Amino acid sequence: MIRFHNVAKTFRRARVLDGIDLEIGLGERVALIGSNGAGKTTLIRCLLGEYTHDGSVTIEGQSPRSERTTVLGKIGFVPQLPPPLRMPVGQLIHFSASLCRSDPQRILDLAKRLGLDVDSVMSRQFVRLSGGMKQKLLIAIALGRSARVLVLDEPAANLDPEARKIFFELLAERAESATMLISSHRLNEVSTLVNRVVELDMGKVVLDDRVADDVSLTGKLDCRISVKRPEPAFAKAMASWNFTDLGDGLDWTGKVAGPDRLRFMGMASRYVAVIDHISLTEVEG
Ligand SMILES: Nc1ncnc2c1ncn2[C@@H]1O[C@H](COP(=O)(O)OP(=O)(O)OP(=O)(O)O)[C@@H](O)[C@H]1O
Repeated sequence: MIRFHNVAKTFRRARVLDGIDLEIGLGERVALIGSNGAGKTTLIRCLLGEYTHDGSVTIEGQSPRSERTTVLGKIGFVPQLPPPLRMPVGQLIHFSASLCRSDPQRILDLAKRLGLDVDSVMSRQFVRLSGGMKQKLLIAIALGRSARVLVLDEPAANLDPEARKIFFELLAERAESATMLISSHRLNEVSTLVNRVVELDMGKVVLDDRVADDVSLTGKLDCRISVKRPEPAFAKAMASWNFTDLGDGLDWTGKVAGPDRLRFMGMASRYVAVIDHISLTEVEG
């Protein structure tokens, strides 16, 4: 499906990618991880045909540089940094839909599912949206087409927990039909979404592991959490995860999306000194 063969990229004299060999098959969901500057975005840009490089990159045997239009027609892409587009949102949706011959309504529906009130921002310039709003719209545009490959560069970084939950559901709906490459600095952000982990370090693949694929992308966990004393910062964190206060800020309940469990535990670990009890029970999925 996707093949990188001995790919190397040099900017001025800096070797940013160094002999990358990777084959990614249909239905694989790959986490591309690595610290800042490891080469993740550069590898993605090579896959999108944006950079010249040594070695070869192909998608279903076609080169993204020499057969750009055909290859890009197969890819849904969410960039790490939103482009500074002045185009109004409505126009952007119609333009994107016409480029990939999809239905603008599909993009609108996805944006709404992600919690973006599209109707109220249709005439606003894209560049004037908040970071989270831009991310939701870019995800809706990437998923609002029948792409066989989804390339997501830090896609959930700006999303609130509710939108992340929906985003995981949307990915789950595509898990059977699309090959995914999801880049992130932190494995725990994406580990539950993927069935393979590739780590880059200084432009080389330093780890390539298949991982267990038994976390449901649509599953939810019922969570109860009790604290020894009310703590405003903890209450604020709970509210941001849409948890309900069952009494005086001491007992909280809410739902956590299955793939978000590590992120939730990471948040909870900040309050370990005040937490008395925590339970997470799988309820559906
Ligand atoms: N257009 C460019 N010109 C010169 N150097 C570049 C360019 N793009 C990337 N680099 C350099 O290439 C290296 C890899 O960058 P890249 O953006 O691929 O890393 P990354 O793994 O995506 O990092 P991050 O997690 O911070 O996004 C960095 O040292 C960066 O400074």
